[in-house]
Amino acid sequence: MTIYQNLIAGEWVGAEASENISPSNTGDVVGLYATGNAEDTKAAIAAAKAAFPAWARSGILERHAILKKTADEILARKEELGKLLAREEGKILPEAIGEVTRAAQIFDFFAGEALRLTGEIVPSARPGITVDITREPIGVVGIITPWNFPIAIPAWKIAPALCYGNTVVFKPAELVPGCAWAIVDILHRAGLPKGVLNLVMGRGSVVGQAMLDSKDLSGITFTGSTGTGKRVALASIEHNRKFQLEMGGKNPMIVLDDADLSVAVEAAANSGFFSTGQRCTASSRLIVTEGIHDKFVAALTEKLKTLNVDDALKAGTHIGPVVDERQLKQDTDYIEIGQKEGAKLAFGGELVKRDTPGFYLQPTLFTEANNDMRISREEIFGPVVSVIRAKDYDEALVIANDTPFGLSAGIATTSLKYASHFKRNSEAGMVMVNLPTAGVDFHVPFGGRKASSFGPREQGKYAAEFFTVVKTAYTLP
Ligand SMILES: NC(=O)C1=CN([C@@H]2O[C@H](COP(=O)(O)OP(=O)(O)OC[C@H]3O[C@@H](n4cnc5c(N)ncnc54)[C@H](OP(=O)(O)O)[C@@H]3O)[C@@H](O)[C@H]2O)C=CC1
Ligand SMILES: O=C(O)CCC(=O)C(=O)O
Repeated sequence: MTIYQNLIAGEWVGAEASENISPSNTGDVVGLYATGNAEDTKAAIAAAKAAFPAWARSGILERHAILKKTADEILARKEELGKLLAREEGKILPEAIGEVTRAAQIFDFFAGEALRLTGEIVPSARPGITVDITREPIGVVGIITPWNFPIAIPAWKIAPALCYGNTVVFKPAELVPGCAWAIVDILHRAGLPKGVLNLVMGRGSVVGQAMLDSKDLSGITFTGSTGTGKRVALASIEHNRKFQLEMGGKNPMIVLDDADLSVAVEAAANSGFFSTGQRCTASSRLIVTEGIHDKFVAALTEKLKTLNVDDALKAGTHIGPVVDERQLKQDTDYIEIGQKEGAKLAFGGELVKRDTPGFYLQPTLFTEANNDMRISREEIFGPVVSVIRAKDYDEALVIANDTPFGLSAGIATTSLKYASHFKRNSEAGMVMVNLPTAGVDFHVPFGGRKASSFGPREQGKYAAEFFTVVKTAYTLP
């Protein structure tokens, strides 16, 4: 089998490799992908450092052209790349094609942003002097991404980094190197100068740690677990570098008595179970008021009966496999914890056998949960959801905000009064009314509060905040 190699200083390198295995079928080897080491990481950082001065000065038309060409190729190959994504991560094919399309839209958006770079000229407080305020790239940016959005998250970090003139060392999650390799290959062929974008696949504890330990990264943007996020933060403070973290969530969705039942059920099923619940924006806490509680639970349970858990590539599958054995164990451990804590297992909870050997788990619904249980406080990151009863909207709001996290929050209601109040009083970075808590647009800010996020928002024009630094220059002509 050919080895998909790392890209360092414009050369494809690396003889050590590991297998990329499909979670839908552990007998299906997606490919052999290079596993880099600390020396490779240092070489990649040195290459990015050497390439930085020229790329920082590069013209906006060059950046625009490369990003646009990348967007066009990703879009033209969305079926093929979607299949690769579904195969390596386990997201069902329509969701995977949707994610690839989103990646293309992100590159297209930042191709446009390259043409919209601006600054300000303002009068000084001292007559005769002018002040210009401009944004400059920060330098070499380290990008560390998780496995659950193998193409969209790399896209929303790489595209703005390059757009604003930074050079990049990119380390994707070890479980999903296929999509990462594909977009780096596309960007490389689109004409990026040597060293501007470097790919080092390999283990987090080796490649990722070497990035954290480097003195030559000016910034690290990270998405993943809270534990690794903290390591990124501590190492970045040590090295005096900028950092941006997107971490976990325990996103609430409130369902009020006045909700349209079918809207609430669709939103809850999508929020909790689509993408196998493996989204940091997934909702695993459904906070339901008394008057609709029993109807809602009955309707959601009926809905869950209709969802097929199977191979991600199979037509008719609604929920693909869990990403790997370790995550499956985390999910089943929490199912056991929920039962021991006294929540009622209302649906699912069992592993499922299919034609192919994969990590299949039933969508799992707990009822009679309370907000103090571990299943209500800790991120499970699987298709496991709890229903918590609330007396009324006021109590539901208190429960929704009573969490260490603050990424996304939803409400199902037909009341403008409650919807408006929730939008203002939710302690989450993103609020959804009558919509799933997950599934965001590509051109508006993304990010949370409390333990979910740190640093400036990602995506849209707000991305400039992390990937640039402001300069204020005074001139006496
Ligand atoms: N907010 C989100 O979107 C996500 C949240 N999670 C949460 O995290 C849990 C664990 O998932 P997991 O994949 O282990 O998350 P991690 O935080 O370990 O992985 C995220 C990224 O960090 C890398 N990494 C791991 N260790 C280090 C290190 N010491 N230094 C630098 N980089 C490192 C990983 O590499 P490698 O893949 O090689 O380990 C990966 O690229 C999930 O169950 C879920 O709760 C997970 C994914 C996304
Ligand atoms: O919900 C989405 O569309 C994005 C979710 C996400 O970025 C994540 O789970 O890491």
